[in-house]
Parts: sequence; C-alpha cells; structure tokens
Amino acid sequence: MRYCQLVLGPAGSGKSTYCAALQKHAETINRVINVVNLDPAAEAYTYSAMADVRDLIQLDDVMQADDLDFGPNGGLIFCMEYLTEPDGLDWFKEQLGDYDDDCILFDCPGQIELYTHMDVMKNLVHQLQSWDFRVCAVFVLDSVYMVDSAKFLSGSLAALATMVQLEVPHINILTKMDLLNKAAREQLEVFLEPEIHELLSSEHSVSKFNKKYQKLTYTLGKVLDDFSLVRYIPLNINNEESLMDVLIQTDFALQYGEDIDVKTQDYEYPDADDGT
Ligand SMILES: Nc1nc2c(ncn2[C@@H]2O[C@H](COP(=O)(O)OP(=O)(O)OP(=O)(O)O)[C@@H](O)[C@H]2O)c(=O)[nH]1
Repeated sequence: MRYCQLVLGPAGSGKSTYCAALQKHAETINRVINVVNLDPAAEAYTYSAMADVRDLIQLDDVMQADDLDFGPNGGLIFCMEYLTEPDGLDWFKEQLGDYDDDCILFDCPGQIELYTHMDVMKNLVHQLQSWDFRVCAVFVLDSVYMVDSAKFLSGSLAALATMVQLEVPHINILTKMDLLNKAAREQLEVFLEPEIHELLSSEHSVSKFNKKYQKLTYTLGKVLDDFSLVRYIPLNINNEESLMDVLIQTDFALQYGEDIDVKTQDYEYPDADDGT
C-alpha cells in the first residue's frame, strides 16, 4: 500500500511551504516524505522534488503554442487535463516508481476550481487509487485571512466543496500562524471552537449583510459543523511539535479515514419567506 496527500488550497495559501516544512521535519525523525510538483505554472519551491509536472508540460509553452488559444487559467486546466490523458499518465506512473509504504505529497495548483467543481483532480484521485495509493486531501488556508467570520465562512465552504467533490479523507490546515499577532490569534481561536454556526451568526457577524442573512449564515455554519469541517489544524512551520501534530493527523487520515463512517444529520432549514 502507498500513501499520498493531495495538497490543495487557494493561490499563495502556503501549499509549497507546507510540503517543504513537512519533508524537512520528516528527515529529523528518519522518515522519508517525497514531494511531487503538480503545478505546471510553479516558479520556485524549496523542497526536493521526486518529480515535476513541468518536465511533462509547462503553462508558458501551452500559452505560447500557435495552435492553442489559452490564457493563464484555460492553459492551466489544459495542462492538468493533459496529465490525466494516456501519455500524461504513462509519464506520471513512471515518475512515481513502485516503492511500497512510502508517502508522497502532491503540491497542486492554486486554481481551486480544479477541485471544487471540475473533474480533473477527481480523475487523478481515481487513477492514484487504481495504482494502490491511499489518498487524503490536505486543504491549506491562510490563517491571516480567517480571522473574520465572512472570510472564515468563505474559506470553509471552498474546503467543503473540495471534500464532497473528491470524496477522500480530508484535513484542513491553517498556515502562517507565525504571522498572527496575539489579538488575531485569540480571534482565530474563537472560530476553532465547536458550535461554529452559533458564532458565525451572532456577535462576531456585525455587518449589515450578515444581520440580514443571519439565518442563512447560521444554516451554512451548521452544515459545516455537521460535516465536521470546521476542524482546522493550526500549523506553525517553525515549531517541530506543530509539524509533528500535522504528521500524526495526516497519517491517521490515511490509515483510517476511509473506514470512518460519517453520517450527515437532519437539518432544520429556515422558512423560505423570512428574508433568508
Ligand atoms: N511566515 C510564513 N510565511 C509563509 C508560510 N507559508 C507560506 N508562507 C509564505 O507565503 C508565500 C506563498 O507561499 P507558497 O508556499 O508559495 O504558497 P502556495 O500555496 O504554494 O502558492 P501557489 O503555488 O502560488 O498557489 C511565500 O512567500 C511563503 O514564504 C508560513 O507558515 N509562515
């Protein structure tokens, strides 16, 4: 059995830094974590890559090709779809080798539409599973943007869309914790408490919009609660204990995540005519 993490999340959220930090931490405990760059538009990364999708296809080449007419987003989708076609998959399989029991992190592109609603990442997951990989999704979010309720809700819903689309064990990681000041850390801790739906729709949501749509916000918060999705692991990449915690939780998700039976619960939807 082989194990891998799909490292996902918005552009600049810290995916490559997460991969580099986890790889380095693994070395200190005599474990090997391999990393594969799956971003055809990547400019630089600090980990040691066992494979790089840019050796197969590069975004710049696609955008400059005379017979194609793509901008940056269309071009990136074209590159990822090429990876899941027979030629791309032959290359990919060869790069992954056939070592047993290893763990590979896939550093994915930051265009979240690839995994929130398109099929390309889902197809890649199925392919990896057919090659005997256990797959988990690690959704990386920038904690700096998660300290108010609107952004917290928006980031969490993107994570939820990814979780239901990919259908693999899912973990949320909050990065850049070292950049938060004390007040912001305290604010964030409030959101990491249970009963998030109460918080999102109460005193932390003071804007006019939030007041008007309070019940809707409450219900969305409850959906997140019921999917156990508001559980975030804060990561401080400068702290070995924090890195160890992430490694333990991702190992657990890979070993047992598929066996956990998560049941959704009954929802009480707000009345349709009450302005929500
Ligand atoms: N201080 C601090 N900076 C971080 C952390 N994580 C990422 N960064 C910085 O944030 C910027 C973006 O990080 P990346 O790791 O490149 O983010 P990414 O998600 O891989 O970005 P894309 O590949 O463009 O989607 C870089 O300047 C990193 O050095 C962190 O935990 N702490």
